[in-house]
Order: sequence, then C-alpha cells, then structure tokens
Amino acid sequence: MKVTVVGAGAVGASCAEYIAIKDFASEVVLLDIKEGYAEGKAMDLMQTASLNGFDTKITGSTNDYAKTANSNICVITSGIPRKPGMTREELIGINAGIVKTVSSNLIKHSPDTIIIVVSNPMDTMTYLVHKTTGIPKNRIIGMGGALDSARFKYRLAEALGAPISDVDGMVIGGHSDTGMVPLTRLATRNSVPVSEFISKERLEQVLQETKVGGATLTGLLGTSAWYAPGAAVSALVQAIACDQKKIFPCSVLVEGEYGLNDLCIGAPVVLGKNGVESIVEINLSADEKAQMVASAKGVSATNALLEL
Ligand SMILES: NC(=O)c1ccc[n+]([C@@H]2O[C@H](COP(=O)([O-])OP(=O)(O)OC[C@H]3O[C@@H](n4cnc5c(N)ncnc54)[C@H](O)[C@@H]3O)[C@@H](O)[C@H]2O)c1
Ligand SMILES: O=C(O)C[C@H](O)C(=O)O
Repeated sequence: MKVTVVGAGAVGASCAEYIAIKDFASEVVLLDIKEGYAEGKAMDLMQTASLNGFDTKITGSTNDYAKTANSNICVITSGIPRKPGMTREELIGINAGIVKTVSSNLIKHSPDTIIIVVSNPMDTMTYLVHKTTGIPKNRIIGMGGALDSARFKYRLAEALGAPISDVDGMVIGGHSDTGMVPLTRLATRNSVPVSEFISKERLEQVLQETKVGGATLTGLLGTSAWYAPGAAVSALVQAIACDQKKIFPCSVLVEGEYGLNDLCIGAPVVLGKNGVESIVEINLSADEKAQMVASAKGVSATNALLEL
C-alpha cells in the first residue's frame, strides 16, 4: 500500500506520522514545493521508526511527482491555512490554483488512485477535483466530518463528564463555521441519548462549540490545527487501505442524496477498498434537513467562485 501526502506542512506531516505509527502502509511519500522540506520531514519521521516501532518507509520529494507513481491513495494538504479572524472560504483564491495543479499531477502518475482532499475551503476544493480530474466520484473524498465529529465527541464528553470512548456522535454538512450540522439528536453515551444526561441549553452550547472548533484553535495557535486533522485523515486512509467498511462523514458528490445535487458536502459514507463504497442516507428531522439545505446553499455559493 503506497500513500502519497502532498504538502509536508503541519497537517501533511502529522498525517504521515499517524499513518506510519499505525503501520498498515508499506510506503508514504511526502511531497512539497519547498526545496528540501519534504525530504527533511521524511528523514525526521524515519528517525522515529525505531522508537515508535513502525516499518512504514517514509520518503520525501521536492515537487517530483514521478516519486508518487502508482500510489493507491493520495492526500492533498497543500495550500495556505487561515489566520485568526479569517474564514476557510477566504482561502479559495490561492488554494484553488494549488489543488487544481496538484490533483492533475497526481492523476498523471497514479491514474487509479483514491484522492483525499484536505485543503480549505475543503468542500469546494473536493468539488474542484471532481470538475477538473474527471475521475469516478467514489475515488474523491473530502476530509472534514471525521474531524468535526471527533471535536463533537470531545465537547460532548466534556459536557457529560464522561470518557470520550463512552460517547458517540456525528457531524454532517459543510466543513465551515456556519455550515456544520452536529447531529445532537442522535448523539449517545453508551447507546443512551445524551439528552437524557444534559440539558437542552448545555447541548446547544456543545453544538456551537463544535461548529467553531477550527476557529477556536486558530485563535489559540495563530494558524489552524494539525494533530486532530492529521489523525482524522489517517483514519480515513486506514479505512480504505484495510477495507474496513467503516462509516465516516466525508465530503462527497451528492446526486440526489439528502435532496441535494451538484456539490460535495459532508454525508455519512461507508469507506472501503473502493473509496466511497456507498452514501448512507439517514432519516433526518425536518430541522436537520433544513440545516443541510442551508449548509448546501453556503457551499454552492463558494463553489460559484471557482473558475471552472
Ligand atoms: N479539511 C480539514 O479538516 C483541514 C484541517 C486542517 C487544515 N486544513 C487545511 O489544510 C491546508 C494545509 O494546512 P497546514 O496547516 O498543513 O499548512 P502549512 O502551511 O503548514 O502546510 C502547507 C504546505 O503546502 C505546501 N505547498 C504549497 N503549495 C504547494 C504546491 N503547489 N505543491 C506542493 N506543496 C505545496 C507548502 O509549502 C506547505 O509546506 C490548509 O488549507 C488548511 O486550511 C484542512
Ligand atoms: O479551521 C481551519 O481553518 C482548519 C480546519 O478546517 C479545521 O477545522 O481545523
């Protein structure tokens, strides 16, 4: 199993590290445009192998896509992150050009690859990859919901005073400060609805904290987060590489699912060796459906800014 990660910055390196530590891939290629940067990160990570006990071979490349040839999975993290006070949508001007060039180079060398898009604004960047590469929709996956759901579980556990492993919950919709749809109605503590443990008001606070999870970290760090994003990407890569058939909310092209068309947006999907094996349509309440429609409107408005 060969995995390429484009962008050896904060998220790309964290993602490569988690993939290596889980030890399911034979090879990870890190590629960056900055001279020597990916090679340096790869060497540093390889020097953790004997300490962390993995055999995954990590190599670096300065913009040489020949080294990525025949990758089974390619992750795109190249592009600029936001600064405090910015929205993810404001990154479109620079990141669209980067994602378009990078995805085209990847496909040239790995025509059968599955692409995971991370660069922001992620739903729009995922749509851009659809529009410009023409590869089948099951092989283009945007990472956002897996991260947002992890943050949701963190906030739920905090509110419940429970261990995170006791909590389950999912966030669908767009990966934006206003577009996320945390499914509080379906969240559970060991299969008991969380509403049985905490008040409506506290649950509303959890929902709001989840939606601005990325912005909160950006305010604290001065740039956006990388540990949980890297871990979320590595979980998707592992589900595909190991054909786990696990459900994750991912940004995928919807063609009628949830009543939506012609955009990529977060929905629960089964991930396996073919990438998106299926989109799972869960029964949403009228309010949740309305939130999905509003979220889709926001994503489509950003998509309209693309020069396709
Ligand atoms: N979808 C998500 O949940 C999620 C989570 C975190 C970050 N992000 C996004 O991921 C992106 C990367 O964030 P980061 O914190 O790693 O940023 P970073 O600045 O640390 O790293 C980005 C890297 O991309 C490289 N790069 C730029 N143009 C390139 C090109 N054409 N080819 C190859 N490499 C190129 C840069 O040299 C840099 O090393 C940002 O757009 C950020 O908003 C998304
Ligand atoms: O918040 C950001 O800009 C980065 C990422 O989308 C995140 O949610 O951490």
